[in-house]
Amino acid sequence: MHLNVFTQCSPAPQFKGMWRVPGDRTATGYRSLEYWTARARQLEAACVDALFFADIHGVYDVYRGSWAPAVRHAVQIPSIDPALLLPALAATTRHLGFAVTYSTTYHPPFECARLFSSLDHLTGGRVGWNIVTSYLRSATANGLGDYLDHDERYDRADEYVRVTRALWEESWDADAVVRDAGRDTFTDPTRVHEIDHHGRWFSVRGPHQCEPSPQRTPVLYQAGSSPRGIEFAARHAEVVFLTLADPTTGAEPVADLRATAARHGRDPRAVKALQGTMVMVGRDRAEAKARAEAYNTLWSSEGQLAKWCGWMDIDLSAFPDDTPVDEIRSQASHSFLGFLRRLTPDRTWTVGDVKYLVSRPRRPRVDAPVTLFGTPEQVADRMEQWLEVADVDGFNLIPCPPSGGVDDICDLLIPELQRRGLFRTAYDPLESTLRERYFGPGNRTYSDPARAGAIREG
Ligand SMILES: Cc1cc2nc3c(=O)[nH]c(=O)nc-3n(C[C@H](O)[C@H](O)[C@H](O)COP(=O)(O)O)c2cc1C
Repeated sequence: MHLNVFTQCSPAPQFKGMWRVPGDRTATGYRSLEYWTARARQLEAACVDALFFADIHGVYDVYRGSWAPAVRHAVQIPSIDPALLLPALAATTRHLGFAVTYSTTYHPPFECARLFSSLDHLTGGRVGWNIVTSYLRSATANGLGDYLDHDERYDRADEYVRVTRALWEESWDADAVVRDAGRDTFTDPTRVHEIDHHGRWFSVRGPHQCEPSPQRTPVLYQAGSSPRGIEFAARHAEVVFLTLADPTTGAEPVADLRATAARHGRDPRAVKALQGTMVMVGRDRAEAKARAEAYNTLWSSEGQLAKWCGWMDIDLSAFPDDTPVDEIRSQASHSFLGFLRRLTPDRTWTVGDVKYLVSRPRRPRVDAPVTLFGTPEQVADRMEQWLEVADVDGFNLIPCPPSGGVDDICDLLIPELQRRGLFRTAYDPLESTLRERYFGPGNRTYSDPARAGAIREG
């Protein structure tokens, strides 16, 4: 099974209020190199596949039409840029991979290509790009371009990925760099090519500014599971970050993702599905329950509301509680409403229901949606169920609380998975890049027979 640990360079990456857990180190550590290098070494000792960094642009200002609740409760603000950490984390580890979120909506593709080639060189081929189209309207207030509608953002992202892949894969021949002092030639210019891209969104001539890195194209991750998001993932992604409710209802979306990949001529198993899920583990039932209850007293309802309203671009405070949420048009993330629909397909979710669901603390239950909770044995049982019933390839574990939760994953959960033979006890020395960890030794570069030679044509 594949295991990533999810984080963000901010005080309380996912569960609002958790920065207040006594002794948790993320609240101040998120901006310290010492904290992140220790974290990376800890995850490598536990043989984790990769550390996954979420990242956003803009501020959550939808709830009550103000960013004050988000700022007060540290809703992904303050935050620093995760890409800058990678060289330091790579220098302190040898095997751990790193996935960095980078938005196709707010950066030019030429810069993206150069950044990820640089990171791939500096990490020795251990980098992945989590491709997101983003959702916060507020980012556009900072000179980052115009707000595009949901599907248009994906149209732009399709072209964006074609441009970056052309820069990574077509611009420099493998033997372009000759370093021939006798001929006074560092690079043979006949083996470097312009990509000459002219599309609806971008005009990029090239050539790419970096020589080929170990993986050329970083491992392509994707997050966003509306029908348009799945279409995008099935076309481009190698690893997909899903947030499914439970193994039984999760089986259909995973099968749908694989079937859509097959329709695009891809091997359905070449798309790895990772279930993103909160993890809270205790040594025994009493400890797990006591932890959950203690954390619940620190839960920030207002912070949760600020986050969800930003995700949905719907100000839940502005509608009567009996308004069906389906009737409110939104251009932000459709994944979260889709998640609610799958949770209870026959129910009409109202504004009041969503407010209640997102703002109340989570009940400690072994079978709660999007949650892995309990003793290491209970959590491992549930993970096995996910693998068998939903056919996921692994997990993007979201630790709760942010630092203590990582300790529990490494010290309690992973040893139990290893005892069951479900998770590696050492990295395979033949896998030198992140892509090889997913697709086996020798698979260093993006390989997609159905699309070979068709990067620019799309
Ligand atoms: C599980 C998940 C994680 C996401 N992580 C990020 C992120 O870190 N940064 C970001 O800007 N957008 C993130 N997104 C937003 C998506 O990239 C996408 O723009 C948004 O969800 C709208 O697409 P959808 O309707 O297909 O979900 C995430 C979405 C999902 C579902």
